[in-house]
Amino acid sequence: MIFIETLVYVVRDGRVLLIRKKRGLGAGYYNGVGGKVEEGEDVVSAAVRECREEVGITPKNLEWMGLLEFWNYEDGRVESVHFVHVFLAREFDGVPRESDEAEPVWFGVNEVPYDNMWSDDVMWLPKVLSGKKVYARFDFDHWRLIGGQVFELVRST
Ligand SMILES: CNc1ncnc2c1ncn2[C@@H]1O[C@H](COP(=O)(O)OP(=O)(O)OP(=O)(O)O)[C@@H](O)[C@H]1O
Repeated sequence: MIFIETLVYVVRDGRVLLIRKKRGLGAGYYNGVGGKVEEGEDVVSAAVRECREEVGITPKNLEWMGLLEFWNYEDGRVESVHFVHVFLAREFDGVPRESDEAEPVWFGVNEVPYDNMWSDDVMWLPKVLSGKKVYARFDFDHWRLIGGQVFELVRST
């Protein structure tokens, strides 16, 4: 199965808004706000919708920061491939609130709790939070990280 997904990192006053995911894959981990792009939806609309659903805010001026690929293998076969578009939002409307999916928590941009996040995050999120655009591919075996590569995107001219 192939999924197109979004991750949004809301940044304000030197802090980044993460969620502690309450259910589903990655429950208990901190992550950006996001989820799957739905049928008939564009990627930016999906990113905005997930922010509204999960933490009740509307991000403004989303800045595209890159693309991640997560390839999950089970018993030597590709179980799922996730293409994740990553965004930064420096402005938003509303006040973050808890939902049945997620608890919003602010962290200093230098105090991100990587030990309680997906193990790929420490390899690319510091770059994104410092304003760099990235492309990365990670391989997982039963959702355990087994390899990956991270590239910074640069202007070609
Ligand atoms: C493997 N390493 C990973 N590192 C960083 N982030 C990861 C991730 N793996 C998945 N993510 C992100 O976690 C979000 C929730 O995804 P997920 O709960 O499956 O989606 P969604 O909210 O649509 O859930 P429903 O299927 O509707 O319940 C989604 O943005 C997805 O990109």
